[in-house]
Parts: sequence; C-alpha cells; structure tokens
Amino acid sequence: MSKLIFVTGNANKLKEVKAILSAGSTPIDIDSESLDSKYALFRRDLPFRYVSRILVDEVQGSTQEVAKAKCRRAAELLKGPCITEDTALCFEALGGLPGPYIKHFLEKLGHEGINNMLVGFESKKAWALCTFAYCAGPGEEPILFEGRTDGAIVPARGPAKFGWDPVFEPAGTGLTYAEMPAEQKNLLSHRYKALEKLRVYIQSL
Ligand SMILES: O=P(O)(O)OP(=O)(O)OP(=O)(O)OC[C@H]1O[C@@H](n2cnc3c(O)ncnc32)[C@H](O)[C@@H]1O
Ligand SMILES: [Mg+2]
Repeated sequence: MSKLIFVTGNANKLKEVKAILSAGSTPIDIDSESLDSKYALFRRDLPFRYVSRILVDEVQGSTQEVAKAKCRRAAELLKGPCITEDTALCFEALGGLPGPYIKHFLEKLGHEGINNMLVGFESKKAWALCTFAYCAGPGEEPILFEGRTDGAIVPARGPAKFGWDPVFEPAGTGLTYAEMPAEQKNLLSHRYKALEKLRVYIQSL
C-alpha cells in the first residue's frame, strides 16, 4: 500500500493520526503532501462532515454500525480503499450514551452542559472509544479497530482546542486530555490504542 487515505472532516483528528502513526518502533510513513491534498480535495468536492452527519443521523445504531456505514460510504465516494474514524464518548451512568452521538450533544450543550447531564448521578465515570474502519473498496466489508480509554467527566480544565478534551480526565493521570502535552495524550488515548491495532494490520497487508 503506497498511500494511506484517511477521510475525515476533523483537522484535529488528522493531526493526531499523523503524529501517532509516524512515531513508535514501526513507524508508518505518511506522504503528508498527498494526504493533505487528498484531504483538501475531498473536503472541497464532497464535504465529508456533511456526509458523515447524514450517516450518523440515519444510522441509529451502535458505534460499530455507525463506523462501518461511514467507511462503506467513503469507499464508494472515493472509489477505492480508505480509512475512517469515529469517536464516541460514553457515560457509565447513562448506559454508554451519548456514545457515537457525542458530537451533537457537545455542539448543543457545550462543556458545562456535558457536566450537567451527570448531575444527580453518583458515577461520573466515562470512556472514550475510538473506532477506525478500513474498507478495501466499494462493496467491501469494513474491518474495525477499536481503542478504549477509561476516565471521568470533570468540569472543564485546559485549553479548549479539541472537542471534549477539557472535560475528560483519563483514570490515574490527574490531568484532562486538554491539560496534557500532545505527546502524553498520544501515548494513552483511545485513538492511540486503536491506531496501534490498525498499524499492525496495515503492515500485514
Ligand atoms: O469527519 P469525521 O471524522 O466524522 O469527524 P467528526 O468531527 O464528525 O468526528 P466524529 O463523528 O467521530 O464525532 C466525534 C466528536 O467527538 C470529538 N472528538 C473526537 N475525538 C476527540 C478527542 O480525541 N478529544 C476530544 N474530542 C474529540 C469530535 O470533535 C466530535 O465532536
Ligand atoms: Mg463525524
């Protein structure tokens, strides 16, 4: 495989994926120029953010079902192999919700509202779940690679640069994702754990 095409509308995800995959004992070289132009091209011609939103609205399923549907659709649009990623934030007190729908909750409620969702519940436990999907091409069944990091929902701390980073504190760290240096987050995050599995698979192709 010469190029790894990661289809996303989220620039922060792209940044972390590049940083994680290019590090480690078996780095995967990403041709960042072609990745960026593919990304830009794709964004311009077919706004994936929009596509993925339609899929999330229509596919009312588990994280796995949402992730597979998005990757299948992306492979059809690209007419070739691709990788997509879905991130869910799951609250223990809510039986795993909002899960794959966290994006909509975050947009409507903000960090404070996310905390308020758990007022009245004793457990503030939560886990971040990252699901990468690899689809070999149109009509192919996507393969999933999951990573999970456990922690708790806390009042926002740290710079609000990426999604719900300020309100998620991974267990045993005492820091929110937002308070950590990128290198620390990228060695314990849900995304890192999923990418370590994807890395092995890609290198076996
Ligand atoms: O185009 P795609 O890849 O779908 O990008 P997206 O931004 O729509 O992403 P998701 O559908 O996976 O929705 C996940 C939500 O969680 C946020 N998010 C994802 N990873 C995160 C991380 O590591 N830290 C904080 N917020 C994150 C992200 O900004 C979204 O609001
Ligand atoms: Mg999305």
